[in-house]
Amino acid sequence: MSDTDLVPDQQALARVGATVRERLAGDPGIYKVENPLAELFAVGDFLSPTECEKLCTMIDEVARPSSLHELDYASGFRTSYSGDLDPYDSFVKSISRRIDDLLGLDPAIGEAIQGQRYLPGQQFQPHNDWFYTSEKYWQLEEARGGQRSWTAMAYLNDVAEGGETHFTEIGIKIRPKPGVLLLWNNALPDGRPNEGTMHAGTPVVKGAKYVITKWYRTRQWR
Ligand SMILES: O=C(O)CCC(=O)C(=O)O
Ligand SMILES: [Fe+2]
Repeated sequence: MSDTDLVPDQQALARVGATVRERLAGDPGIYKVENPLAELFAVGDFLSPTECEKLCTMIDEVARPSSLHELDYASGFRTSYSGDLDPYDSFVKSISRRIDDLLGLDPAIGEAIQGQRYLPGQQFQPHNDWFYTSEKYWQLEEARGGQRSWTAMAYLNDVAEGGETHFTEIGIKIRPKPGVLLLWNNALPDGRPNEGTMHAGTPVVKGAKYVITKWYRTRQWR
């Protein structure tokens, strides 16, 4: 945190936001989800059906109850199963690099891709992806790369019922469609956390839901 930052990593968040904004604006394959609150984008067919299938299989191998990993989530808050995909696996690496390249971000600031699976009744209640810097865990996260900037999240399968991504402040529900990648900036253009990015994975009603998520920090992630 520099001494001119009003909030931790504010300038870095503003800088990363600008880099990605410029990159995405020049990409005709990016669809902007128009809304007054947050920078939110979608890319159709980012992953092929084969890639989606392969990722689902990998998620089944690593998924554990999410609450075990997440110090900050009370039980019942995030009932999905999740786990990091092997960052040394060549297939995972290629997907990860494609996301880095799409956003034009330094691979060093990207976290390992996390896989997540929801079964009927499982959900991720409304939350923000950034870290609350007043919480105890922030000390650790600050040293591990700082605040989260952008989120990249891809749907891997058709969900029979439920499992939409609900942006509660914006007021839109996005239905999972395999291969689609969502991108959003967790910060405002000036680098403050954007409350408008509040979102939830609504409960799956029928079937299963598989997603991958990659979060970017402001500094080298470790
Ligand atoms: O499953 C979803 O639709 C949302 C997942 C999510 O919010 C996250 O992984 O941070
Ligand atoms: Fe999230």
